[in-house]
Amino acid sequence: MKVLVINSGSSSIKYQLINMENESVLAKGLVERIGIEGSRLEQEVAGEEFEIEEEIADHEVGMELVINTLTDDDKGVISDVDEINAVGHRVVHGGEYFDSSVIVDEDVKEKIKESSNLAPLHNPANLMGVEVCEELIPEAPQVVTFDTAFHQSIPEQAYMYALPYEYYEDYSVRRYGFHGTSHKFVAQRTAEEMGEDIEDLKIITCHLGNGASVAAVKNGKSYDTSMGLTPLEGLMMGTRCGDLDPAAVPFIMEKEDLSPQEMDEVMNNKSGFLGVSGISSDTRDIEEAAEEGNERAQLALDMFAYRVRKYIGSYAAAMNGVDAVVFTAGIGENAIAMREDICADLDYLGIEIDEDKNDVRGETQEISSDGAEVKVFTIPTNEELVIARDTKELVAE
Ligand SMILES: Nc1ncnc2c1ncn2[C@@H]1O[C@H](COP(=O)(O)OP(=O)(O)O)[C@@H](O)[C@H]1O
Ligand SMILES: CC(=O)OP(=O)(O)O
Ligand SMILES: [Mg+2]
Repeated sequence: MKVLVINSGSSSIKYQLINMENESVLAKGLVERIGIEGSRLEQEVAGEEFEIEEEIADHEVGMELVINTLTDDDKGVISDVDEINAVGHRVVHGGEYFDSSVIVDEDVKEKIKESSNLAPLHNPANLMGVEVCEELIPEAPQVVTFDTAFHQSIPEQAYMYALPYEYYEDYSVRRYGFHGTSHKFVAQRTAEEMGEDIEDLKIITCHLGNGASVAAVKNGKSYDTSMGLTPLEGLMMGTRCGDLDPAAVPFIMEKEDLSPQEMDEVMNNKSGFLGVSGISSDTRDIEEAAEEGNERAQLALDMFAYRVRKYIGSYAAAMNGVDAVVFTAGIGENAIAMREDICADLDYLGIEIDEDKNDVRGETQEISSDGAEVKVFTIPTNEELVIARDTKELVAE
């Protein structure tokens, strides 16, 4: 059975074609910098890599390019889309509807659409991925896996906002949390690396990508997480502002004469690294500019590290301790200096990283200093594998 997995982030599409008999990856690729200058597709088949540089304006163009590349006579890995037996998709917001993966039907699509205003950078792209596959791979059943599912275990005291209670009852306004598939996967991998039972551990998982969130995973369950009703709360991100005084929102709307939609656009698309630096949403561009002496780029990096550090401290407090901290996703796996900055001044918690061990990108590695009380790891996330397993299971039923 061959499963195609589509993982659309806000600026990327990651995909894998997996042979589920032995979970071997037949092809693996990444469309990155969607809508940003320098967009490209990178694909690896049997250890051989190639790149297509093209203007990829949006996720629809990206999805079509993925399917054309997989079936390409030269570069592809299958001769026809019929060889794909099922497709699994990441969907970011499941609202209160879904606490596990499901097979796609009209009702599921309708509910994904309904939750779109709560994940405006993601759900529309996720749904479009489903629709492109319906058209181009019509025979394959499709499954969706939700970012929100793992966080359903968060206790009430952590998921409620201190607003009038009716807003929860009437509109389901509460913390949902995102990147759940990734937080769950890396927490499990951390326990394996430590040779411990996850039930006995307090783990802080830092998923730092274009979208970024931190989770407190206590005894194998999500206990709290930094994203909220939408993927806007919490850390500063590529183009998202993260935490701010809610009173700043109506204040700015009044000053700038902005509608709710326009303000939403400012906070989701024009803030974060991009807004503070005025340069780019991509940490690589910001690091380069900071090295050349750009002060706002340096400020953006400092703000990001500081905020991650504050969340680590607060989740250690929330769980009454921490056994391990793990870094994952684009920034977490690759930005060496950023991991060092985040972990600076956390020694009071027993968190100290080793400069030599930390000199690593995209690999599973323990990076804490010898003898440090808290183990720190970098672990590449693999949302695709989790989605493929769920897809196989549901399609087989
Ligand atoms: N080598 C690198 N060094 C620093 N940052 C990197 C590196 N590679 C990727 N990144 C950062 O990771 C981000 C993408 O992370 P990713 O987890 O793929 O995000 P998403 O899934 O939200 O699209 C990029 O925007 C960039 O900021
Ligand atoms: C939920 C979210 O922010 O996802 P991503 O990091 O893929 O943008
Ligand atoms: Mg992602």
